[in-house]
Amino acid sequence: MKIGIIGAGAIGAWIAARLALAGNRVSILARGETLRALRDGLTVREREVTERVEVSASDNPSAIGRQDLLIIAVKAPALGDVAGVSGPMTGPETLILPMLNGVPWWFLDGEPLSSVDPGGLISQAIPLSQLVGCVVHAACRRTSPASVEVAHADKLILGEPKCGTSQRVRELAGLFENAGIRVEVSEDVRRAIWYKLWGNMTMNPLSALTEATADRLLTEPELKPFILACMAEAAAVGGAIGCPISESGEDRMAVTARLGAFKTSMLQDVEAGRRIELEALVGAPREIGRRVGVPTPSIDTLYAITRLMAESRGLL
Ligand SMILES: NC(=O)C1=CN([C@@H]2O[C@H](COP(=O)(O)OP(=O)(O)OC[C@H]3O[C@@H](n4cnc5c(N)ncnc54)[C@H](OP(=O)(O)O)[C@@H]3O)[C@@H](O)[C@H]2O)C=CC1
Ligand SMILES: CC(C)(CO)C(=O)C(=O)O
Repeated sequence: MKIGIIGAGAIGAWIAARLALAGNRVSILARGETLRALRDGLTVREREVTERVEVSASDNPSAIGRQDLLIIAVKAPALGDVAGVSGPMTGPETLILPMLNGVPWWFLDGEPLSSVDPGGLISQAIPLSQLVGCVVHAACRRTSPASVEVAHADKLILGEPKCGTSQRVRELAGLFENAGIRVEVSEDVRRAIWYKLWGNMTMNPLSALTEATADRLLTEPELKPFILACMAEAAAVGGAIGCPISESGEDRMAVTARLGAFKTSMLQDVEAGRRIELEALVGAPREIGRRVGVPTPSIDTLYAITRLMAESRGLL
């Protein structure tokens, strides 16, 4: 199987390294410093074991050519650009697996969400029929342009975007499991996506705004009612689109608190001067709320303040 990966950041590099180490043929679309570094191989460090593997990499999608599986592992603001250039890597049989946080563009039965897919360009470039839904439960970080450290690799959740599972999803699960990556095949991947979003759509922007680690946000008593209000609104939106949440906001906060003094990915992006995943995490739930008639006043406030911060810092 020919496997293409767009984006050799923390997640893309981890997945690429594991698949390549398991003997698969992996080609990476990368650029700049990352591409130069990949020419000397990709290094992955997990559970105190460091492994290095050769991968093929290029900045030219046509040189990589048509793949059987295309994994897209970029941050959400880069998705429009990469969808636009992915054409030569995909054919009518190519399976496309986006590995991103937040609400994906296809979430409402393929009907484009303007927050994450302005103009519907991503939907046009990536046919829903070729797509498999995915949630990444892991914590990885790049330690140099072609090295990744896996702090915690819980699992990938895979499922058909229109719900249910299929032979192609089971085959994908087998591919990752053979590479040592745990997979849960889900009958309802949309619900799994919404559940993960419910956990990070409030913490991430609040940490980006305040530059506080999660433990400080979670123990600030004046903030708790606001966090819970955002979570309640997101749960109500989820309930209206078939993605109910069966946990209380307090219980979810307690789970996050167990992770200790960590910096969310959005705070890390702010600190590195990278564009933030605001639309995927906050803009899209807001847009869906509008579409289904569920009010989201607290989420709207969080969105407005975070957008202004990001605009001021050039992070949109
Ligand atoms: N890191 C983690 O632990 C987790 C991340 N996620 C989610 O996974 C997704 C990916 O995150 P992560 O891997 O951390 O992000 P990173 O920022 O580490 O990596 C993104 C990569 O995409 C590359 N990229 C962007 N645009 C292009 C392009 N046009 N052509 C080629 N490469 C491109 C970047 O290249 P360059 O370096 O050249 O800019 C970078 O290497 C996000 O949605 C994130 O929220 C989910 C769970 C855990
Ligand atoms: C770790 C967690 C859940 C924090 O909200 C996250 O997903 C992130 O940092 O993006």
